[in-house]
Amino acid sequence: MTLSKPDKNQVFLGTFIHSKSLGELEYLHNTAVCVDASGKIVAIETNCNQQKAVETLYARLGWSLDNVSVTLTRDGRQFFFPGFVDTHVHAPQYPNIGIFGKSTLLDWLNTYTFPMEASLSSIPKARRVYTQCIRQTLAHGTTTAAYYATIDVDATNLLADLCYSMGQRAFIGRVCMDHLGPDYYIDESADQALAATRATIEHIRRLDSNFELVSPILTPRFAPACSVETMRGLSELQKQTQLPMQTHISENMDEIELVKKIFPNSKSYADVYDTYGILNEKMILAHAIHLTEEEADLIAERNSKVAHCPVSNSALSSGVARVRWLLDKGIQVGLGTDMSGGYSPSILEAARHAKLVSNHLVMPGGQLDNLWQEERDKAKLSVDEVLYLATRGGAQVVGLADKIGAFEVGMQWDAQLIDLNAVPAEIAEDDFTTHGNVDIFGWEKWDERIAKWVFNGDSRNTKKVWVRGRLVHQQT
Ligand SMILES: Nc1nc2[nH]cnc2c(=O)[nH]1
Ligand SMILES: [Zn+2]
Repeated sequence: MTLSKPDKNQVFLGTFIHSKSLGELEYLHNTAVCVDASGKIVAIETNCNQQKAVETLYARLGWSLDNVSVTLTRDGRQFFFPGFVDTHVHAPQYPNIGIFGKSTLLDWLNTYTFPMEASLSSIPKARRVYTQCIRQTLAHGTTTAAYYATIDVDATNLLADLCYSMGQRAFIGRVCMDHLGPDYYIDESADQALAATRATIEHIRRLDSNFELVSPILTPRFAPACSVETMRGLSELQKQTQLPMQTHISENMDEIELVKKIFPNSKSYADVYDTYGILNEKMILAHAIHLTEEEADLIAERNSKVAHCPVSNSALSSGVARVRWLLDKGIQVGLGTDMSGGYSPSILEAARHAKLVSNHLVMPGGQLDNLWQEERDKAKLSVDEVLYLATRGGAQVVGLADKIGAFEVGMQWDAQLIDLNAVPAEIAEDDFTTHGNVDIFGWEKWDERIAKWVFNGDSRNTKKVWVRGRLVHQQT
């Protein structure tokens, strides 16, 4: 597939749906969104059609007809939606998705994960795996991903190169782990882990000097795998570079016990990160399932963010994160696939799962089943809310809330065109042509169409995907 360069101004016309706030999607019909050649949204006009766009908008923007490309939605079945943000994903684990048996975190890491990650020091293998991971996540509408790579610098740099050339907005983390790992997959020392991290930062600086599309992200794997010197060193490096950081927290009970054993003087798991200077507003914490009240308050105070990974949390039997509780504390939350703890490259799958596991919390036998009815209802997430987490919430988590996650003037055109299957009024018996699982009969209200998409949609519904105005995926 040849990808079109955003060398033209573009107009997108029709139906746009995005999050206005946590609990409310906004539906904009008969709307024009104008995107300049740099990929920035420069005008949004409601009550507009193609003719009106040409007559008024082009004149206002100083655009001429021959230098604008136009994309329209088809009535009732198509809409533009902001690109998804995957706030937590391990690219080298992509070949393992779906392979986890009955394992839980610590044995899963040793059995499946570390061997696969170590094997990606082979550059041809890394190229194959990373290319397919990026293709699949783009095809599922993920326009921004916060990636963990591996300890290998060359393969990590390759992931950055591929995201850049394939057009996915990405944060690339060279993984630091100098403690407790297997002999075949461990950093020799804190100094070596930090030097390797700096090498990747320099590589990405050469690739994309202002980190506009691809940015490094500091990546201590998790407390059990990092020496105190590594965490302190990354804290210093962050002060120098202002880069974001990502790690795991409180995912699994055995992991939490391990952290207690390694750091007997720390008050809690969150306190370990706080003590070594890495719990701050640039930190993305994945999972955050079994946090105590004090830990959640500390995370809120430090303004650290949470990547909620419900598919992974179910697959590895880790537990159910209390998203409403985190949000009520003012913590910003996004969604992560956490491949291959999670079995799916789809943030839509993560959104649907986020909704379902929030129900599990309050079912009989669930963690919060002793609450009053009103509070039980409140703990459940709505369709609008999980779509917020998938877009605007994710944008907040990766520090790009002013750039992506919605359709607003000044933001980037990071978007997907969604197409649902319109069932014809007259169905011929011998003619079963369909694309995807979402059948629209025509009588559904728009919020019902969206609910049907969330629960039955998949990549077949993702017709086109753009990042910074550039077409980075289209169905053939
Ligand atoms: N889900 C998950 N948790 C982790 N904790 C430390 N490393 C990992 C990982 O690769 N995946
Ligand atoms: Zn993870």
